[in-house]
Amino acid sequence: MSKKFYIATDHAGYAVKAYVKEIVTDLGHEIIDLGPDSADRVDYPDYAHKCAHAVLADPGSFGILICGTGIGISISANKIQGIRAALCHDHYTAKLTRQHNDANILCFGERVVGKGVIEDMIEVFANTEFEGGRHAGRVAKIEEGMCGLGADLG
Ligand SMILES: O=C(CO)[C@H](O)[C@H](O)COP(=O)(O)O
Repeated sequence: MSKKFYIATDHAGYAVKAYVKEIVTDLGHEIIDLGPDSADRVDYPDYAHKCAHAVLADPGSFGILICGTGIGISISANKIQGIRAALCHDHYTAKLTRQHNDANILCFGERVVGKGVIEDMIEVFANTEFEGGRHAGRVAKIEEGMCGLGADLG
Protein backbone atom coordinates (compact mmCIF):
# COMPACT_ATOMS: atom_id res chain seq x y z
CA MET A 1 0.00 0.00 0.00
CA SER A 2 1.22 3.47 -0.88
CA LYS A 3 2.42 5.54 2.05
CA LYS A 4 3.14 9.25 2.49
CA PHE A 5 6.55 10.33 3.78
CA TYR A 6 7.87 13.70 4.91
CA ILE A 7 11.64 14.13 4.69
CA ALA A 8 14.01 16.64 6.27
CA THR A 9 17.74 16.75 6.90
CA ASP A 10 20.49 19.01 8.13
CA HIS A 11 23.50 19.96 5.96
CA ALA A 12 25.19 16.65 6.80
CA GLY A 13 22.22 14.68 5.45
CA TYR A 14 21.53 16.89 2.47
CA ALA A 15 23.70 15.14 -0.14
CA VAL A 16 21.87 11.82 0.08
CA LYS A 17 18.38 13.36 0.19
CA ALA A 18 17.83 13.32 -3.61
CA TYR A 19 18.70 9.63 -3.67
CA VAL A 20 16.31 8.88 -0.79
CA LYS A 21 13.47 10.76 -2.53
CA GLU A 22 14.08 8.72 -5.69
CA ILE A 23 14.00 5.44 -3.73
CA VAL A 24 10.75 6.33 -1.96
CA THR A 25 9.09 7.38 -5.24
CA ASP A 26 10.33 4.28 -7.08
CA LEU A 27 8.78 2.14 -4.34
CA GLY A 28 5.43 3.75 -5.13
CA HIS A 29 5.18 6.08 -2.14
CA GLU A 30 4.71 9.84 -1.91
CA ILE A 31 7.43 12.05 -0.45
CA ILE A 32 7.25 15.68 0.60
CA ASP A 33 10.52 17.57 1.07
CA LEU A 34 10.56 19.91 4.08
CA GLY A 35 14.07 21.16 3.41
CA PRO A 36 16.65 22.42 3.59
CA ASP A 37 17.08 23.42 -0.06
CA SER A 38 20.87 23.65 -0.02
CA ALA A 39 23.86 22.18 1.77
CA ASP A 40 24.37 25.38 3.79
CA ARG A 41 24.99 24.69 7.48
CA VAL A 42 21.75 24.46 9.51
CA ASP A 43 20.69 23.19 12.94
CA TYR A 44 19.18 19.70 12.91
CA PRO A 45 16.63 20.35 15.72
CA ASP A 46 14.84 22.88 13.49
CA TYR A 47 14.31 20.32 10.72
CA ALA A 48 13.53 17.48 13.13
CA HIS A 49 10.73 19.52 14.65
CA LYS A 50 9.40 20.59 11.24
CA CYS A 51 9.15 16.96 10.12
CA ALA A 52 7.74 15.76 13.45
CA HIS A 53 4.91 18.28 13.37
CA ALA A 54 4.13 17.46 9.72
CA VAL A 55 3.84 13.76 10.58
CA LEU A 56 1.60 14.46 13.57
CA ALA A 57 -0.65 16.73 11.50
CA ASP A 58 -1.11 14.04 8.86
CA PRO A 59 -2.25 10.81 10.53
CA GLY A 60 -0.94 7.67 8.87
CA SER A 61 2.06 9.44 7.36
CA PHE A 62 5.72 8.74 8.15
CA GLY A 63 8.93 10.75 8.33
CA ILE A 64 12.52 10.31 7.25
CA LEU A 65 15.17 12.36 9.06
CA ILE A 66 18.85 12.40 8.15
CA CYS A 67 21.82 14.14 9.75
CA GLY A 68 25.48 13.16 9.95
CA THR A 69 25.04 10.37 12.47
CA GLY A 70 21.24 10.30 12.74
CA ILE A 71 21.62 10.78 16.49
CA GLY A 72 20.93 14.47 17.00
CA ILE A 73 18.01 14.57 14.60
CA SER A 74 16.37 11.51 16.23
CA ILE A 75 16.87 12.86 19.75
CA SER A 76 15.29 16.14 18.65
CA ALA A 77 12.26 14.53 16.99
CA ASN A 78 11.62 12.35 20.03
CA LYS A 79 11.07 15.45 22.16
CA ILE A 80 7.74 15.89 20.37
CA GLN A 81 4.85 14.02 22.01
CA GLY A 82 3.50 11.33 19.68
CA ILE A 83 6.72 10.93 17.72
CA ARG A 84 8.63 7.67 17.84
CA ALA A 85 11.73 8.41 15.81
CA ALA A 86 13.99 5.39 15.37
CA LEU A 87 17.69 5.63 14.64
CA CYS A 88 18.32 2.64 12.39
CA HIS A 89 21.45 1.14 10.90
CA ASP A 90 20.30 -1.92 8.97
CA HIS A 91 17.40 -4.08 7.77
CA TYR A 92 16.83 -5.64 11.19
CA THR A 93 16.53 -2.38 13.14
CA ALA A 94 14.30 -0.78 10.47
CA LYS A 95 11.98 -3.81 10.49
CA LEU A 96 11.82 -4.31 14.25
CA THR A 97 11.17 -0.66 15.01
CA ARG A 98 7.98 -0.85 12.94
CA GLN A 99 6.93 -4.24 14.40
CA HIS A 100 7.71 -3.50 18.06
CA ASN A 101 7.89 0.30 18.50
CA ASP A 102 5.37 1.48 15.89
CA ALA A 103 8.02 4.01 14.85
CA ASN A 104 6.65 6.83 12.73
CA ILE A 105 9.97 8.39 11.71
CA LEU A 106 12.98 6.56 10.26
CA CYS A 107 16.31 8.23 11.11
CA PHE A 108 19.79 7.44 9.89
CA GLY A 109 23.19 9.02 9.42
CA GLU A 110 24.49 9.95 6.00
CA ARG A 111 28.01 9.63 7.39
CA VAL A 112 27.25 6.15 8.75
CA VAL A 113 25.29 4.03 6.28
CA GLY A 114 25.71 3.45 2.53
CA LYS A 115 23.13 3.74 -0.23
CA GLY A 116 22.40 0.01 -0.41
CA VAL A 117 21.55 -0.13 3.29
CA ILE A 118 19.47 3.04 3.00
CA GLU A 119 17.36 1.55 0.19
CA ASP A 120 16.86 -1.66 2.16
CA MET A 121 15.87 0.22 5.34
CA ILE A 122 13.33 2.40 3.53
CA GLU A 123 11.73 -0.57 1.79
CA VAL A 124 11.34 -2.66 4.93
CA PHE A 125 10.26 0.31 7.08
CA ALA A 126 7.50 1.18 4.57
CA ASN A 127 6.30 -2.41 4.20
CA THR A 128 6.26 -3.54 7.83
CA GLU A 129 3.26 -3.16 10.10
CA PHE A 130 3.13 -2.70 13.87
CA GLU A 131 2.47 -6.07 15.52
CA GLY A 132 0.43 -4.69 18.43
CA GLY A 133 -0.22 -7.36 21.05
CA ARG A 134 2.36 -7.27 23.86
CA HIS A 135 3.99 -4.25 22.20
CA ALA A 136 0.87 -2.07 22.33
CA GLY A 137 1.00 -1.52 26.10
CA ARG A 138 4.69 -0.64 25.93
CA VAL A 139 4.12 1.94 23.21
CA ALA A 140 1.21 3.31 25.25
CA LYS A 141 3.59 3.71 28.21
CA ILE A 142 5.98 5.70 26.02
CA GLU A 143 3.16 7.99 25.01
CA GLU A 144 1.99 8.40 28.61
CA GLY A 145 5.53 9.30 29.66
CA MET A 146 5.59 6.37 32.10
CA CYS A 147 9.06 5.05 32.67
CA GLY A 148 8.44 2.45 35.32
CA LEU A 149 9.50 4.62 38.27
CA GLY A 150 7.37 3.70 41.23
CA ALA A 151 6.05 0.66 39.44
CA ASP A 152 6.70 -2.85 40.72
CA LEU A 153 9.58 -3.85 38.48
CA GLY A 154 10.00 -7.13 40.35
O1 LIG B 1 25.18 14.24 13.16
C1 LIG B 1 24.77 15.30 13.55
C2 LIG B 1 24.02 15.43 14.84
O2 LIG B 1 23.95 14.23 15.52
C3 LIG B 1 25.03 16.54 12.78
O3 LIG B 1 24.77 16.29 11.43
C4 LIG B 1 26.48 16.92 12.99
O4 LIG B 1 26.70 17.22 14.37
C5 LIG B 1 26.85 18.14 12.13
O5 LIG B 1 28.20 18.44 12.37
P1 LIG B 1 28.95 19.56 11.56
O6 LIG B 1 28.31 20.89 11.89
O7 LIG B 1 30.38 19.46 12.04
O8 LIG B 1 28.81 19.22 10.08
